[in-house]
Amino acid sequence: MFAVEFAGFAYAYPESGVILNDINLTIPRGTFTVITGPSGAGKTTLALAVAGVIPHYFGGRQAGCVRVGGINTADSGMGELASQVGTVLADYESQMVAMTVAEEVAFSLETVGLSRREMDERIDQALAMVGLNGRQSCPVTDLSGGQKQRLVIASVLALAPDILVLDEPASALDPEGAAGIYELLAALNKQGKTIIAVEHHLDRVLPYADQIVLLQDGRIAKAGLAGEVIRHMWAQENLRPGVPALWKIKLSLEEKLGLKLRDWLTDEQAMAELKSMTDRQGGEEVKSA
Ligand SMILES: Nc1ncnc2c1ncn2[C@@H]1O[C@H](COP(=O)(O)OP(=O)(O)OP(=O)(O)O)[C@@H](O)[C@H]1O
Repeated sequence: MFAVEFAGFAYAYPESGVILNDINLTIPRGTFTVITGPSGAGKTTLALAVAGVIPHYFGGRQAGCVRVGGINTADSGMGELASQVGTVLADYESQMVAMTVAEEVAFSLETVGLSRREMDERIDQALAMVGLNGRQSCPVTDLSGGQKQRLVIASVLALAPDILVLDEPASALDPEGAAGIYELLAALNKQGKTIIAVEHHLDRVLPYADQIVLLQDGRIAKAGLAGEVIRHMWAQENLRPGVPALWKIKLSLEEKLGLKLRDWLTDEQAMAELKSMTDRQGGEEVKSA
């Protein structure tokens, strides 16, 4: 069974035209999927459809279906879905409601009906998973942006969902904080969680993404491995700005020098390949001298 399955899905908000159309997409369990695309393409709307917020909270009109953990989102309640999928909104601070770190996580557990001891255990576990253990009594206002984002993720993890959906989880963070959030998500993915992240900075997710889904004007323009999707973006003038910096260099070198380079996912891979090329060239020059 897939973690998430979109079949012929289309959606319009109550006061809008069709925002998503002809969405057919499968997200296998335990994978890391990135949803990308230009502003207004429908990324957030797609994430909200996985979370069940669409159609339950927004209403609107839909065709086709979205199944999450085998459950048709349109037929199930938000409570049932919450055990399958945890959602971190783009404006994650709006999800924070409590004074202290422990209270914040406790709040999301309130409807679960646990004893005080079980609750404390779950809080400690969730905080440990995001690297905030020992901060239980810390006021939420004392946390940095990155720590607040981790706390919201902990609150969601406390409900033990298999799937996490995050909308631009690093948008409010500095580069170091952004890298830290994606390292955390990659670690959770390694532990078996299915991760679905909306992200327009593809540089941040290249090392981790199993599948990139490119949305354009409410439709899936391309879905697949990073290399396939990025090459598709490179081929279209209006999508080129979204190509990660590393790949702009790689694809320019390939075009200008007629080279065929590997699909770089990290700076280190790029450095290693370029170094081995220059070493080889240096060796040939020495030989011919
Ligand atoms: N509540 C709403 N009611 C009506 N239209 C909406 C609503 N929310 C979003 N839209 C419209 O749906 C379209 C897709 O918006 P969405 O936020 O999903 O795109 P996005 O790709 O996430 O954009 P961005 O990168 O700018 O966040 C936009 O045209 C937007 O104006």
